[in-house]
Amino acid sequence: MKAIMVVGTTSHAGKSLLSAAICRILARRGWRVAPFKGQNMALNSYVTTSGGEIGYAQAVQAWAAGVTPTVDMNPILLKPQGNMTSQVILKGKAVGRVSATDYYEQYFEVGWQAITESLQHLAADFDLLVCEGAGSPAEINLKHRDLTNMRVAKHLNASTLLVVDIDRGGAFAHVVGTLELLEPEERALIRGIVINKFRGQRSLLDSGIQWLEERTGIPVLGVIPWIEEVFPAEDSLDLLERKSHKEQGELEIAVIRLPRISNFTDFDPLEAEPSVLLKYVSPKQDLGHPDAVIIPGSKTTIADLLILQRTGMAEAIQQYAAAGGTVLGICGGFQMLGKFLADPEGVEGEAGRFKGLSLLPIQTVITGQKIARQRQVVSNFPQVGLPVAGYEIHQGRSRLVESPDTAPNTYQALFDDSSLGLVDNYQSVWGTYLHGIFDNGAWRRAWLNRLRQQRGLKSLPTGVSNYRKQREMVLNTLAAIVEANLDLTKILPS
Ligand SMILES: NC(=O)CC[C@H](N)C(=O)O
Repeated sequence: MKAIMVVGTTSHAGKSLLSAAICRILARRGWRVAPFKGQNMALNSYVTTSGGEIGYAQAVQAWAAGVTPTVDMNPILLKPQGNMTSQVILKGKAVGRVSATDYYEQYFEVGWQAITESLQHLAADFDLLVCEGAGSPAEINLKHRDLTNMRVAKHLNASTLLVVDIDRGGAFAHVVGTLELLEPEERALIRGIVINKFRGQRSLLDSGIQWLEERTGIPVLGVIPWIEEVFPAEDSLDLLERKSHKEQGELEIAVIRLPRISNFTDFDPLEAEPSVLLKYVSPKQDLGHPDAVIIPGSKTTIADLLILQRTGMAEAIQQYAAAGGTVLGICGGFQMLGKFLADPEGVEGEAGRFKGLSLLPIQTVITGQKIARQRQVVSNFPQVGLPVAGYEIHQGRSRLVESPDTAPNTYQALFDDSSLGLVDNYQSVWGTYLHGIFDNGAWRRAWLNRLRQQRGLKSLPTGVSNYRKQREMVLNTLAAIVEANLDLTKILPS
């Protein structure tokens, strides 16, 4: 099958965004194109219509290609769980937890089989694949176990682009060094170099480009200017570097930056709200006085909860809630808001039963069985009757704790399916299992308007579309910038 491959000289060279842009450009030109990443490591994931879990970046790339995300687009997803272990998601299903050292032994063969099978499936439905590599293709110590980069490129005989991030410096050395370390047959697949994240004066780069082309014999097919972060960082490391572009907003919303924060793509629609200043607050930082506090999802809920307790952040959140502050939890965060959390089999880490923040009357048991599915529900809060779509990804099962304070008048189900979330009767503390909840435009605005009311601010219009539409605009802008600065003709298969 015809394929283009995008590899980077380093992580964060911009492979995901470039692949998304290429998907959109080629889809517009009439190609039946799909994204592919053999193996991804990320805590931001998405659930396909068939209930399979894949990296969120591949879902975004599929949307860019104008197609529905499927598990074949990312057959292996590794979700880091701490202590050098990861949960392995194979063809959309969680199949176990493995240490970095055992991964090769246990999963290399199965992994490659899954990759080749997925490629076969994709070949039946698409004309062209835009494949993304992972990290660098030249990690000498890891190459023999690399399932994602040049092994896939060779398998597909893919025209390969080598992307380098010039913003961090050392771009020439990165390109020359990477090419030097590839095997001759791998190097032969590299058909173009892309200089990414360029913010200097273009004329000053020309002599460097000329040198690079002469030295490597490979053309520089594009210089992509610095694009303000339009999409979520792939992993939580990026969050450390992430700065808000806004100085202030009418509403300030604090997201607790848990060490194993997962699915923080949930908050992109809030970040895209012009009137909202979204801040990621580490457990060691001061909570401040935001209009709402969000505890996000976590891959290791209990371990992250214990960190909130150890740092004093748990108490700060409890005090904030006691003073009437709005607190909400999504998935792992929802579980933390409950009275107890137990992981009897040590699925996520140390086995045991622990006290939660006791802000909602639930208790959670983490089980070996993962629920991953898309959902369509109808809201009871903050407004009755709004359709809400989202997806669940969790191993915990939560239920109400029987006690006097769980009398029906002290809480309310958030949606028509009561297992998906609760809100307390002051309507200030709520939690849900639904990821992607803020994508729902009308629902999001209804909730923001509650916060605005509390601050005496005028309501925002609620007749807004789903965040998907906004994402489409972002993808179009991205594709337009890349198209204007990248010559694809040299790598497009005929
Ligand atoms: N996505 C999440 O936040 C998952 C929460 C928790 N780790 C669970 O599996 O139940």
